[in-house]
Amino acid sequence: MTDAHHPTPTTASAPAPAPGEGGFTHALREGVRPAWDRAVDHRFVRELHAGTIADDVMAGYLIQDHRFLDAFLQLIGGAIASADTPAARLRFATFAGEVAGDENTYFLRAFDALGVSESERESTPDTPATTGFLAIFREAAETSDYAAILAVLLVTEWLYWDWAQRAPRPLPTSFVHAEWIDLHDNPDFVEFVDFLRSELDRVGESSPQRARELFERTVDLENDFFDQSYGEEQHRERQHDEGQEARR
Ligand SMILES: Cc1ncc(C[n+]2csc(CCO)c2C)c(N)n1
Repeated sequence: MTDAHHPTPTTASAPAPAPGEGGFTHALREGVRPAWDRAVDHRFVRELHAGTIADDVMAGYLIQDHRFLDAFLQLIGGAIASADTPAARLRFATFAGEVAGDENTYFLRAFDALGVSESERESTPDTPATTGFLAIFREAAETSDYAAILAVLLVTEWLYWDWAQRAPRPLPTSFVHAEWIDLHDNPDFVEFVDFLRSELDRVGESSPQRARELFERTVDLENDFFDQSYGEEQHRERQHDEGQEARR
């Protein structure tokens, strides 16, 4: 019998099963469950969802996050170069265009609304988490190992989707908060997370050790990144105080 619901099985072109329980990516996430849950329920996420996050915290977070986009593009470049099918390569190329487009205008509009000047952005040092992300993106890209690159990419997308889809509706009134949630929980984004999961479910067993190790380190970095946004708040407040001192 051959119909849409029961296609003839072939070994050459069997469609990948929908991502779900039992696959490689499911096991990866279960392996880091406590760290994953801590990230998606972080104080930063709860305050963002409630629309109560301090402007200084949001500003410090976005200054760091904007910086990591360049290295992120290198990682996508690594995926474009190492993908083992033309269809996957095309999907990553489209994604690279999206990252270089919409999100960049969000950052600039948000900096404007939060009163973050270009000189403040330039004079703010990288937090250790930002340095860690830049390094792991490069490290993964340089392996030219498709599974390793997918493991890092998947955390940055899947974990962000997971906290964003938990946001209560209606979204907060400030576009700075609402758009940041919506960017990570819209149909295109969900489709991309599913794509990454099916790809890694398909190729993950080829180098499970390296993929698992990179996945774990990236989840830890996501937690550090949220944690250190609150460190940045203190840093910015200090700078403001020093500015006031100087004017007295
Ligand atoms: C620390 C940190 N981790 C993950 C993301 C999510 N993310 C990074 S680049 C990108 C592509 C544009 O959609 C997305 C979704 C983030 N922004 N910041």
